[in-house]
Amino acid sequence: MKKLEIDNIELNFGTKNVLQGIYFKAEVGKITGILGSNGCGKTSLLRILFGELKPKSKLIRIDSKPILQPMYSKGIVKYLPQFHYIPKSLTLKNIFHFNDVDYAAFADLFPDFKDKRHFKFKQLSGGEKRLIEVYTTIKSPSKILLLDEPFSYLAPIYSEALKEEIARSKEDKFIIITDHHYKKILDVSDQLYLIKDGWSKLITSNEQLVQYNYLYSL
Ligand SMILES: Nc1ncnc2c1ncn2[C@@H]1O[C@H](COP(=O)(O)OP(=O)(O)OP(=O)(O)O)[C@@H](O)[C@H]1O
Repeated sequence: MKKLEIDNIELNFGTKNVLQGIYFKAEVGKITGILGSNGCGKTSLLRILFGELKPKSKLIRIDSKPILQPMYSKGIVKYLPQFHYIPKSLTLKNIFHFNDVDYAAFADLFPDFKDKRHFKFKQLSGGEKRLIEVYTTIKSPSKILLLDEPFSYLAPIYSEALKEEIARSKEDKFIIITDHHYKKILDVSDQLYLIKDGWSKLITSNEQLVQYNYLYSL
């Protein structure tokens, strides 16, 4: 698998057209960033890719071959939603085990967690929960990672470390990432799209983000 494309999307909620002119391409070894204002449809786009949201029309292709089954049913994709999704009573040890991720390597990188292996997920703070969710997603063996706001709730030291880990994980994966911490998205992305008025625009210079009214200034 080298190339993932999505286009021909038409998504409406009632009479509201959310997405209509989307095309984007993600490639193995590259991080694809998606920016856009609140409510423009970034989460919807990730959910369509994952397969849990069904738009009126869509075309998803991997290496030019249409994907007709929801991608989650193929076991090749991992989706990090905006909200906490890990069952509250699971211990960190089990969360890492179920995701096939090494806890010791995690605790080396984040020493605050050295003695928390037996903690339950519900015993963590909001930011600590997010750290666990993001880390186990990006280190999972899945080939396609869809990351919705991985940097929310995180103190700078954690989000910077995660940004590095995301960049390190891209080698053999498709990574599609969206976040309102746009500077981190600019830093980590190899290619960037902006969603505006239901359309996607390939961004080739940061000035375009001002021209398209995503930013007031650089
Ligand atoms: N289940 C739903 N029913 C009705 N409208 C919805 C539903 N889900 C999303 N929407 C609407 O679709 C639009 C796109 O929502 P979406 O969550 O994809 O935006 P977003 O770009 O991820 O926003 P944010 O950055 O604020 O998280 C919004 O106007 C939202 O109100």
